[in-house]
Amino acid sequence: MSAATTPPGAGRPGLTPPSDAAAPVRHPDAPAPGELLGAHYDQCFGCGDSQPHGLHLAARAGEGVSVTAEFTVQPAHQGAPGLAHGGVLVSALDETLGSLSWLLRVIAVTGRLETDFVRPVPVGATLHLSARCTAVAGRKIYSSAEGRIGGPEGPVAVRADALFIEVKLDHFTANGRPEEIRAAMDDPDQVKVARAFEVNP
Ligand SMILES: CCCCCCCC/C=C\CCCCCCCC(=O)SCCNC(=O)CCNC(=O)[C@H](O)C(C)(C)COP(=O)(O)OP(=O)(O)OC[C@H]1O[C@@H](n2cnc3c(N)ncnc32)[C@H](O)[C@@H]1OP(=O)(O)O
Repeated sequence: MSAATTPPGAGRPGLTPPSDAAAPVRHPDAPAPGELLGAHYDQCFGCGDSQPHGLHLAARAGEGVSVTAEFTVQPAHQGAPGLAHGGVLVSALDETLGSLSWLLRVIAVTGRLETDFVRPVPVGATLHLSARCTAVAGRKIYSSAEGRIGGPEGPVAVRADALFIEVKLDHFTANGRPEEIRAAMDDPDQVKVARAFEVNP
């Protein structure tokens, strides 16, 4: 079977949903389609507004459990002359996939992320990303994403399949460096974001 006809995650260890997986359910309080999601943490490398070295990726809610996002490759993101570094492109995919959490209203972290690099992405290009959740099995959240260049309907440059794992807030409070955790807990806007994800007991 060619890559073009392979279903998302098929044949990739850990990325194929089990047979008893359920279809993802959009949370009733999820942001409306078209709504900007904003940053989950202002220092986040992927989406943080206060992170000078970051991607400043802006994601919007889509229909169902899907999102779209845009990221413009800057000179600081180069791997080869005039071309984006592959790891930066993976970060953009990871961030876009992670933002599906806003629609499910669960906190989840990346367990596995497998990427195909299909076309080189030049500096200055805008990567038009889209991601959708394909299945949920207990704490395991399966999703796929792609990034196109030259416009939202342009050729695919990168694509990925992922497994995210649902975690509780203590994943961060128990593992993060204490000074950043303290600062986050003292920031009412950050506490509000954390609460927004905490609806599922
Ligand atoms: C006021 C306080 C402020 C807090 C602010 C919070 C707000 C934040 C809001 C939103 C944040 C979102 C941030 C998104 C950022 C973008 C996404 C990232 O880049 S996240 C960073 C990269 N990822 C990691 O650092 C994970 C590191 N890994 C771990 O911590 C663990 O390994 C973890 C949690 C992923 C799993 O550990 P376990 O002990 O909880 O669970 P086990 O039992 O190992 O796995 C559960 C199931 O998943 C499968 N699984 C786990 N990892 C797998 C893998 N790599 N491949 C395949 N299967 C895997 C296992 O086989 C198991 O499956 P079976 O239930 O037995 O069927």
